[in-house]
Amino acid sequence: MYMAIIFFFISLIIISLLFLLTKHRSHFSYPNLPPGKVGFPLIGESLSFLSAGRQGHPEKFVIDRIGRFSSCLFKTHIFGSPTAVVTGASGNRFLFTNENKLVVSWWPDSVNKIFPSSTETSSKEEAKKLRSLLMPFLKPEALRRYVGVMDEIADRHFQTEWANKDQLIVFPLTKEFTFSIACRLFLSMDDPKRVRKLEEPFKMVATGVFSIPIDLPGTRFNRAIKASRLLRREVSKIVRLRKEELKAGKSSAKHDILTHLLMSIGGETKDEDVADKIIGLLIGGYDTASIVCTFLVSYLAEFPDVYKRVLQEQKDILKGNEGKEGLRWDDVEKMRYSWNVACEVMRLVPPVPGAFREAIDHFSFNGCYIPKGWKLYWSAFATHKNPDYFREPEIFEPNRFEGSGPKPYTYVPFGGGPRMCPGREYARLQILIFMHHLVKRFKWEKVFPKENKIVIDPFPVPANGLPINIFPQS
Ligand code: HEM
Repeated sequence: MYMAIIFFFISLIIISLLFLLTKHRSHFSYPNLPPGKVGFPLIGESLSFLSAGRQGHPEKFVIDRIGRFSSCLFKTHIFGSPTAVVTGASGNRFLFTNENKLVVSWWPDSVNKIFPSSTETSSKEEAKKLRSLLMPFLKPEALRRYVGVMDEIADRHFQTEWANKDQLIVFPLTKEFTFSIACRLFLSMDDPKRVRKLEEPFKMVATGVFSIPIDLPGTRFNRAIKASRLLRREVSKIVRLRKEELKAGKSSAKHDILTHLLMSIGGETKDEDVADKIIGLLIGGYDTASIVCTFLVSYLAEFPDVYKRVLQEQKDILKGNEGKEGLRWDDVEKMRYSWNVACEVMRLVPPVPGAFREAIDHFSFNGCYIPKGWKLYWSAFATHKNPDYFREPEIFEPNRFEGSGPKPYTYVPFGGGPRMCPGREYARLQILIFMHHLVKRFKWEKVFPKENKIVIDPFPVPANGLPINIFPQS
């Protein structure tokens, strides 16, 4: 009897494995696919992909394979899907210009489970709708209005969190900075206690996004799902309150982005749907800009000459501003060298290392066949480290951005085409305002000068959060 049960289970396991193997092979049974390896069923090459990121070199996964297969396009199997990785300017151009024609945006299932709303923004109509609703808030006329608020928050932030300290860890602080600005501009939320309370679930969501999707108590993935539910509840409460204020005539369109959204989409939209849109925005801008601010602190510590030039530019702006309170839009427009420095930081450490698309039809690219349903991945890291586009790509050199700057599709920190980041100008503004306050007040050095380890988790962050010794500017 026991033998029969054991035999039954062994047969079941063998049949399941054979089924998985056949299914895995069937993904790759088409003629003329790109070169590449596909790994084991289910796992594919996901572990190599993730481990290259965890070791701080996500481009290694891509660059090693480009070398091995002598092709700028290769096949692999990651996050449970057959995937073609495209690289270089021609690959980026192909994906960005064929959005909604041959490909659409795609996220791994883990992301969609944590954020059911992200499936909405993946659809063509939802993404278009969100973009058109956001544009009035993110266009230059609106951004001009934010300079004063961002300047005021930066002033307060550096005063309370950085001044009078000898040593601090940069990354948590830059996150607090960008999150405070977003809470104020998107939700009119100013009370630091409430902001911190809302930030906690955001942290959990961010760390669970690309974790192994095992939904068991205690896993990162499970914590992220719970945190996203909590977020939805909290933001929905704020939405409800704002709807009531609007009904009572207590809010105007200029109040914040939430009010603007409510006035644009009408009061009938469910609170949860509005909350999802706001959360999508907060997520988009949460880690990204703070990563740039963090690595700016790191590179400015390593390159004193660059720091001096940035400081000089900011001092000149202050000189021209005598007698006036705070920064203005025109001042930010003058921060050309500072922005070149930020661009070089985003070249070496693109906050979004790359992103996925899904083929909505079968097509040929670079002489290879891409079947319908396959995923495609473009890599900012690999493009930015390509010596054909950037001479000595490992060297930090902000002057690369002088004049007309890099060639089209070779510099893609904000992506490209119809899904290009709608928050890029907003991000530019807060990064430059951060730099202004930082250099005008402080000098600093890294606690571990040789420690440059980056971990992709799921965004690139300094392994130890970047501890620094800090001194007031003389
Ligand atoms: C330095 C800062 C930032 C970087 C490097 C960045 C990068 C990116 C990239 C690469 C994409 C496109 C992903 C793809 O092709 O699938 C994207 C999309 C997006 N970003 Fe950003 N982002 C930044 C800041 C922001 C901010 C501050 C916001 C919000 C105010 C924001 C909101 C969004 C949204 C909503 C999308 C999705 C657009 C769509 O799907 O059509 N981002 N971002």
